[in-house]
Amino acid sequence: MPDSAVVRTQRLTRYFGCHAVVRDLDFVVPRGSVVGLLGLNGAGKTTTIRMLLGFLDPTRGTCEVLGTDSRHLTPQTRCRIGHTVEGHFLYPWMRVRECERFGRETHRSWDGSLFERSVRRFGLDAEAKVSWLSRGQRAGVSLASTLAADPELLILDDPALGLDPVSRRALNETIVEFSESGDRTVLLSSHLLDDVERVADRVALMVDGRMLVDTALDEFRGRVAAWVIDGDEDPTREHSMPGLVHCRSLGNRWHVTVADADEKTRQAIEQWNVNAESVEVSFEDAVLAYLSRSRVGHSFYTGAAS
Ligand SMILES: Nc1ncnc2c1ncn2[C@@H]1O[C@H](COP(=O)(O)OP(=O)(O)OP(=O)(O)O)[C@@H](O)[C@H]1O
Repeated sequence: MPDSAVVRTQRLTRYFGCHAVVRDLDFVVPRGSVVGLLGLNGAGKTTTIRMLLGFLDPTRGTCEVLGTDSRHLTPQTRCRIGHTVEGHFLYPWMRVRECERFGRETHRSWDGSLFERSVRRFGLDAEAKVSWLSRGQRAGVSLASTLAADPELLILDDPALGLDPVSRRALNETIVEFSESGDRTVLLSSHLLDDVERVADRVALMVDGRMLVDTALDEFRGRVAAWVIDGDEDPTREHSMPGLVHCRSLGNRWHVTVADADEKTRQAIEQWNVNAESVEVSFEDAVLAYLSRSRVGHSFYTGAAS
């Protein structure tokens, strides 16, 4: 594994019974990146993460984390990975400050100031008992404990689940601060596209167990293009357009969205001889374009990272 790859999967596949939920996944997480792992419910994100962490064996294919096959992660390698997959275990009778002391005494490498900063960001009282805390507040303590152990790789599976907007912002700030140094890596599974856009620099999009997109976030945004086109008739009935996601009527104008758009797409639209105005595509629009296109049965899996 080249030094720049913290996670690498090759043809990673997992069946449950006769149902393949992760299929031939070729996926790389470069060192220092923050990767947003996206996909509809049931796309296979958690199953992939469980295989990466060695909690679940692949049916076929391989996955390596920090240079080690995930099926044989040593305790030393595990210490370099922080995760909040099924909720970090917290003792309910401990006070928040006791969680910090417990972490300090049980981890070789521990950054108490990072713990305190994270806890403060989540607005938590250091004297509060874990059992008194709400789900969101417990998530804050859990994240603080995970980060203070100073992992090289942080894997977060839907960490914003149940968090209020203020705690979500705290989570985002914590991830950004954690990754700032450039040598720590984050794999973040989430349905919150705004949050992913704020913190991630790469996007990995899973559909039906496959990796549909695995690329830099800026590059991804540029892959989807949209135009507003004047006319009474749907322009895509007359002209074919590879990559067409949808063409929606806006009164006597049409909103045309195209995935995998490139210079040829732009030239093709110019040749339609219509009044076409290019419109901005947000990150959310780009994700939805790919998801809606895959939902209607087009086949455009791209495979490995670009
Ligand atoms: N232990 C299991 N036994 C059988 N099927 C399972 C098991 N674990 C997961 N699955 C199935 O695998 C598929 C993928 O599940 P997974 O949890 O990986 O999806 P996900 O992308 O994380 O979804 P979500 O966004 O809803 O969390 C689902 O259809 C799920 O029902």
